[in-house]
Amino acid sequence: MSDESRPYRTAAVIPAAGRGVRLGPGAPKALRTLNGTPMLIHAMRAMAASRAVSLVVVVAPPEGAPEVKNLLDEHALPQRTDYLVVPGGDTRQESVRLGLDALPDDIGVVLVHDAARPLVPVDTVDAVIEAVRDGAPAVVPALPLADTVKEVEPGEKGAPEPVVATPPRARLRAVQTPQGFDRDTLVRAHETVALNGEGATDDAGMVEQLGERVVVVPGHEEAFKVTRPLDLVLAEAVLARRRANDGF
Ligand SMILES: Nc1ccn([C@@H]2O[C@H](COP(=O)(O)OP(=O)(O)OP(=O)(O)O)[C@@H](O)[C@H]2O)c(=O)n1
Ligand SMILES: C[C@](O)(CO)[C@H](O)COP(=O)(O)O
Repeated sequence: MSDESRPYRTAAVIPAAGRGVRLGPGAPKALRTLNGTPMLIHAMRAMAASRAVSLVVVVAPPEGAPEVKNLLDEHALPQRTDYLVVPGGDTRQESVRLGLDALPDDIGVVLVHDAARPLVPVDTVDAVIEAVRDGAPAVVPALPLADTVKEVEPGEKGAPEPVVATPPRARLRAVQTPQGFDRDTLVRAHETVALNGEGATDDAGMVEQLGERVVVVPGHEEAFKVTRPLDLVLAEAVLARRRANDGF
């Protein structure tokens, strides 16, 4: 982003079209509540808390876009933040691509943020945006690992799996969102991956496949992904601590 003539506005795309199978039966995960408020609203507020973010594109469950639009109309964001709702796809990757397709021309920096990471602090969001604005085409917040990691030869479910390797833990990072991108780079990555069929479990992984530079900035413990039922308990505890610290 060293070319001053390029568009500079920042948008956040929030893929929120997943079912939340690992969380168990119930509403789509993004619509489940934490302290009475849908997870998606927490995630939107986390993006809108950054003064740099002027647009949020929510990628809703395909059949639930009107319901999500109503929900967002009921929950105020800061006045400086616009939002759009678009229907999602069958995979996270497809949902993100549909969100990118909806961006107006004047967006130069794009964040991609899981609705399932509702509690990311604004300092993490701002650190990602700053690193993109400083010239990195792709930026990922991440944390060192607490556990040792083994690479295995996957076998039958429940059967012992042979260990293939133990990667050096000091070089590994657990990757979070929001991930930040120069818009053109991310669009090119999604187009290329759609053509060659090689998917990736995160957007930065697609940029890596282009051979472009991806950098890591410090993530945050509270940016964890709500994936399994225990994560809901942790998220409620984090919110309770924030309420206690805020004195209400
Ligand atoms: N077709 C999909 C699948 C996932 N997501 C979004 O991608 C994020 C990360 O995905 P994950 O946590 O795996 O959510 P789910 O796919 O809902 O979870 P599960 O795999 O347990 O069903 C979530 O915000 C989810 O809503 C999406 O927008 N479209
Ligand atoms: C994008 C992501 O949150 C980075 O850790 C993660 O890869 C999403 O994985 P999921 O299995 O789709 O939740």
